[in-house]
Amino acid sequence: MNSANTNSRSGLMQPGTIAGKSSGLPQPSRSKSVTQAPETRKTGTSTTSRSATGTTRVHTRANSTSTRSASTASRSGHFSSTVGYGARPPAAGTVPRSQSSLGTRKPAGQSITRPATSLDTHDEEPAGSVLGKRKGAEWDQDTREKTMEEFFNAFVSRVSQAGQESFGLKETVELYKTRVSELEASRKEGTEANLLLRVELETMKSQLSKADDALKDAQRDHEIAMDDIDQKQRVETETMRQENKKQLEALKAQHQDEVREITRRFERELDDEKAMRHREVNQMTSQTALDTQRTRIELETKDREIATLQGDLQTLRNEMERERKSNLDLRQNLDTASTNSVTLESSIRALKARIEFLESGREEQSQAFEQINQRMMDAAAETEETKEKLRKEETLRRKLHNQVQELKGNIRVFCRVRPPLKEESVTSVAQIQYPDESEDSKEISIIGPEEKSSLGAVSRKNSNFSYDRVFGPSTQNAEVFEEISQLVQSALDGYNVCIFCYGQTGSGKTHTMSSLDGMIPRAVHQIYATAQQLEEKGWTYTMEGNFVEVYNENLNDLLGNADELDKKKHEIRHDMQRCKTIITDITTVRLESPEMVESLLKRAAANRSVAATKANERSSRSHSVFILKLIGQNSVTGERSEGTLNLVDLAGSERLSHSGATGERLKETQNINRSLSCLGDVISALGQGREGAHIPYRNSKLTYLLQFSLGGNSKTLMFVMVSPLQAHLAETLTSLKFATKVHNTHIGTAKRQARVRDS
Ligand SMILES: Nc1ncnc2c1ncn2[C@@H]1O[C@H](COP(=O)(O)OP(=O)(O)OP(=O)(O)O)[C@@H](O)[C@H]1O
Repeated sequence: MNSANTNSRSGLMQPGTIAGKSSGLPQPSRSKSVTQAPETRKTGTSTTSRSATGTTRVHTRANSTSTRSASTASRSGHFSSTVGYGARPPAAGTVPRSQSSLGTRKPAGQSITRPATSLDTHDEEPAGSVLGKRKGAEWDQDTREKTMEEFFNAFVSRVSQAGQESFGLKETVELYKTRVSELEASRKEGTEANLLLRVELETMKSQLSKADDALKDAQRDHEIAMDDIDQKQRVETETMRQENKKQLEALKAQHQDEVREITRRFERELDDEKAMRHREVNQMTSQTALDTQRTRIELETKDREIATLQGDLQTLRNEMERERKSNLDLRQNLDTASTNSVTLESSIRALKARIEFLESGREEQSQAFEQINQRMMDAAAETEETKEKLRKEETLRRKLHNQVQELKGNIRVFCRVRPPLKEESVTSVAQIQYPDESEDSKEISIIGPEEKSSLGAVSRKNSNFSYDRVFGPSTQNAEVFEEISQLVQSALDGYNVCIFCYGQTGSGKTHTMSSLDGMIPRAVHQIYATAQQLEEKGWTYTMEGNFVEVYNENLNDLLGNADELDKKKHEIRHDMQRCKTIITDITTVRLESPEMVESLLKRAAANRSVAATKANERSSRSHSVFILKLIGQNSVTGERSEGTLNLVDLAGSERLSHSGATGERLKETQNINRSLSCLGDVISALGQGREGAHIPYRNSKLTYLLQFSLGGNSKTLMFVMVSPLQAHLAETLTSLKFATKVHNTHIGTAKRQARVRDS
């Protein structure tokens, strides 16, 4: 059964099996079924029409064969497809190829006769076969049986042959099967390898695609990064451009500010310069006018002056006589000394010649030498004696001078009345009289305004004052200076001297003190002239100047920077041991020549005008102090002197009630009044002369500054300046009363009694 099944599956029949079966089967039906099958396949329709029964059987067989053939075909198809896939069976020459139902090829030179199968087309069927005959014209039963017999025999032989062939084929099939299984295995391996390779390929592909993706990502990242960098750079460039632009604009603005500032400064300086020049022109104009006026007044007063001078001349003559006598004595001494000196020199020369001549005689020589030596020593002693005498004379002169000054009083008061100015009408001038004008010129009378009594009587109140000297309106600065020149000499001699100008605004203080021919320039000129004369007597002087201002109880440096006025703080310090005053941060100018004082005065005036808010206001509202330190050194005697000359131009003394001041002006006025009142208090305290008594120097900046120049061994002179105007009468009287108070003060050894007469 198995082999039958296998054959049935393969479509091939074992020879034995087929023979056995053939014996059991009726031959006609067997022949029918065998012969019918190809026909059915070829001409199915025509067979059916010949016999219905036979047709049905044939159909069954045909179907069964068809099933087998289909199965074989399916197997052969599978084989063919398996072998055909790549692993071909051994060459046709060595292994006989099995004849499949689908085989259409006939291997060339094949030795085994191929069995006829139901599926064969029988192309090589002999011409004399039954089938060939069927196509023939004659057809009978016997022939037919015979033919069938033959055919059957042939068939049997063929079947046996086919059985043999089948065996060979079976082996071949087995071989093929083994081969097929090998091929199958190798195919499986190949497939697996292929699969692996495919997997690998897929992996590689996926890796490649990943790498591709990664590359793309990297490229994208790179592009993004590049874009970012580009963006950043653009932003940075933009920021830098903006910053640069800002900086440029700032620099431009700064530059413009600077240019504006410089322009402003230049304009300011130009304005200042213009103002200064304008002031100078005005000053020069007024100076010229003054000079003209002065010349006229000078001419008018010439005769009067001559008369006064004649009197003075007489006094001077007497003094001169005394001086001449002492000078004569000194000259005689000097002449004697000079003569002696000349004689000695000629003697020395003669003796030198004689020494040479007398070289041989040793004794005479030594005697002569001794004589000469003696003479020389005598002459030197005599010269020294003369010099000593001269020095003593100078010391004596200083002592006498000081005594004279002391006798005159260590505090003196001069009164000066200025002339009416051009613009002031004659009617506005007050009545002022000078009772002793032709004698001592020490008195002044102020005739008050007309007053009506209750009874209707008209009267005038006269106020009389007496001082050390009264100068009328015609007096010039030169004449005033003559009176104070001896005080300047005291400063050179080592005393502290203080000269004040007191009076209301416009009364002539600045004119007296600081004008170009005022007391300050004159004092400096005199000091230079005297210092030069004293050089012969061994004195050398150095002069240092400060110019300060006391404004609203603040100290300002008038020789310093104008911008620092009222801003920079200066302190006053006293060296109580050496009686010296030091001002911190002050400009000290060494006066090398008398001409320098002019530039100093101009500098101070310019500084004051910068600080002024209205013309002339500053000088009226502050006290100015010109401090001249005179340090003398005598190289012969070793003497040393240190004197200070203080020239003070006080602020306007008008009373608060009269000034009607408010605000800043009120403060200024209060400060001025307070400091002037302090000055009065200090002088008054000094006048009481009590040893160790408290002197209120500290109550004001001015008195504190002048502490060592007020009182003690110092000499003080106060000018009370008077305006000639009727409108200023009340202030004039107040000033004169204050001056009287000062005049009545006794400082030092001299004591005087001033007279104040009211009528
Ligand atoms: N003796 C004089 N001879 C001629 N002119 C004078 C005399 N005294 C003063 N003057 C003139 O009077 C005017 C006022 O004088 P000055 O400025 O000296 O007064 P002052 O008291 O210093 O005023 P202030 O307190 O305002 O500084 C000036 O024009 C000045 O030239």
